Amino acid sequence: MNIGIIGSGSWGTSISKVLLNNGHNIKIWTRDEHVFNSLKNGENPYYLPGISIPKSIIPTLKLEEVISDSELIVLAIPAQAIRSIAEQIKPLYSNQIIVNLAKGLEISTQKRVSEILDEVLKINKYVVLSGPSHAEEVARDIPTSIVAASNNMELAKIVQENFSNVSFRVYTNNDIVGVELGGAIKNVIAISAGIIDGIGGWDNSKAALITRGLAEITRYGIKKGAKKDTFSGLAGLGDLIVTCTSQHSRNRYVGEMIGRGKKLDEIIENMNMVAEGVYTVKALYEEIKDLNIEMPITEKTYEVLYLNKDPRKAIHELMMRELKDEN
Ligand SMILES: NC(=O)C1=CN([C@@H]2O[C@H](COP(=O)(O)OP(=O)(O)OC[C@H]3O[C@@H](n4cnc5c(N)ncnc54)[C@H](O)[C@@H]3O)[C@@H](O)[C@H]2O)C=CC1
Ligand SMILES: O=C(CO)COP(=O)(O)O
Repeated sequence: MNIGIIGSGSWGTSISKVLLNNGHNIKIWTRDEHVFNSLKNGENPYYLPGISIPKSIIPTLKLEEVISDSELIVLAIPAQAIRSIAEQIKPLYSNQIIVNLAKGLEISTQKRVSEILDEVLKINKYVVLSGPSHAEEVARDIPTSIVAASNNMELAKIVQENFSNVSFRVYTNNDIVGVELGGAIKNVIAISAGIIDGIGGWDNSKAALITRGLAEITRYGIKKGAKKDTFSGLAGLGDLIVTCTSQHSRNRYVGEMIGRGKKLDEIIENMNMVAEGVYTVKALYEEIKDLNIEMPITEKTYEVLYLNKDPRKAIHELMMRELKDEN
């Protein structure tokens, strides 16, 4: 297939390698001239240091070049950039399959990526690819399993067949809502897991946080129309585990720095990659109050990040909530 990748950060670059190895023709768009020049030289040290990038992956600074002759378009940009990119590709878009890799909710609307694309592009060929898949490992061909979800199972199967290989195993799923929400909200829980790491690396606390985090992701998801089972799959529990525990996780890292006493602005300023949970937690905070959904870890994470709450006080408050039944 001719595949156009929009976004040449760590995940876009890494998935380009997977797709090239699978025999596809790959063009990748970047807005950054320095990344464009590096890719032409067979590397992307800004986002994937130490990994060689085949020169047959063709970089471009022109968005129209990745759209015009592509049969499939991959979106590998942050969730907050989806609406503006969708507006830009709208005049060029000719009903190709769009595969979204972003994991987040739009701050101002609380919308999922598929809802934004539906609004702007009236898209009917959408697949979201999500699951435990750190770019740094995928780029090194470390065995990874992931989920391709779509309302149209034929499309999910096309993605499964074209993206899978011996080290990249794709399952299909028909629950877009659950797969998108699992991927978006686990980033918030991973920030809180990182806070635990930064404060003391407490194993008991972190295991509880992952488990109760999954409970609140599931609660929110069901209210939004997701299927419960999706959250015990790769795009739910699987991604939550890897993001809460991995040395590669950007979200866990933000939390760890907060736990060590650093300020959010300072942490973000020194990172060149996106930590989606920092934004998704904003989208969720107001909404869960309005909808009356119980998400105490999400709430406390917001208060620590944006209302200057001491993380130890937040943990104390979580522990002192009214005692209740687990289910
Ligand atoms: N890095 C990873 O291991 C994984 C990342 N993801 C998700 O994929 C998405 C992209 O993540 P990464 O590649 O890690 O991010 P990144 O920060 O490494 O790269 C983001 C890319 O998007 C571009 N970009 C940023 N803002 C933009 C804007 N306003 N307009 C146009 N382009 C813009 C950047 O120039 C860069 O090329 C995120 O939603 C992330 O949660 C999902 C799975 C794995
Ligand atoms: O989604 C991811 C792994 O599946 C990447 O998570 P981070 O953005 O926290 O690195």
